[in-house]
Amino acid sequence: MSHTEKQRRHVHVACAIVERDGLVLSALRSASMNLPLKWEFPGGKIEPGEGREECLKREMVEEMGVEVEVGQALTPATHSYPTFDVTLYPYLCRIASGEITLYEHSEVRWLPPAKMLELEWADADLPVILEYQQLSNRG
Ligand SMILES: Nc1nc2c([nH]c(=O)n2[C@H]2C[C@H](O)[C@@H](COP(=O)(O)OP(=O)(O)OP(=O)(O)O)O2)c(=O)[nH]1
Repeated sequence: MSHTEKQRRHVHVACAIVERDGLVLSALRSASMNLPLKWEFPGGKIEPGEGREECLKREMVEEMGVEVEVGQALTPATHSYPTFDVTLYPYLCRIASGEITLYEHSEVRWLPPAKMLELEWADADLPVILEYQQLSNRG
């Protein structure tokens, strides 16, 4: 890369597909966050030296005040936004303890997988949702 090109930021994000009674947890980013008012899976950036599952457990406590059990990994999804690139590492999860309290998001909804695309998701999430819908269809 020449010195005139600017290095694009690439963030690596672990995210939780939290399931309960056949429904999945969808979270609305607040107006003050990056990608405001888009729906997403809770989670966040993996810190240096941190494992993906470790990151997810930490983020779920920080963002929602719940302990999660981390299960199956879905396929990582990379997306280029206008100003940065992101790779999402999605995992099926379930809440092991605690009640959801929103420390960052403005709203959460429990949705049947087939209804998820009625919301306006962050663009990077679309392949993850499609894979998850196929998985949940197979029962
Ligand atoms: N947690 C999460 N982040 C997502 C999803 N889809 C998606 O594009 N992202 C993006 C939004 C953020 O730019 C990044 C996650 O970073 P973050 O939640 O730790 O950080 P942030 O945006 O609140 O804070 P920052 O970039 O201003 O430091 O990944 C998703 O499903 N879940």
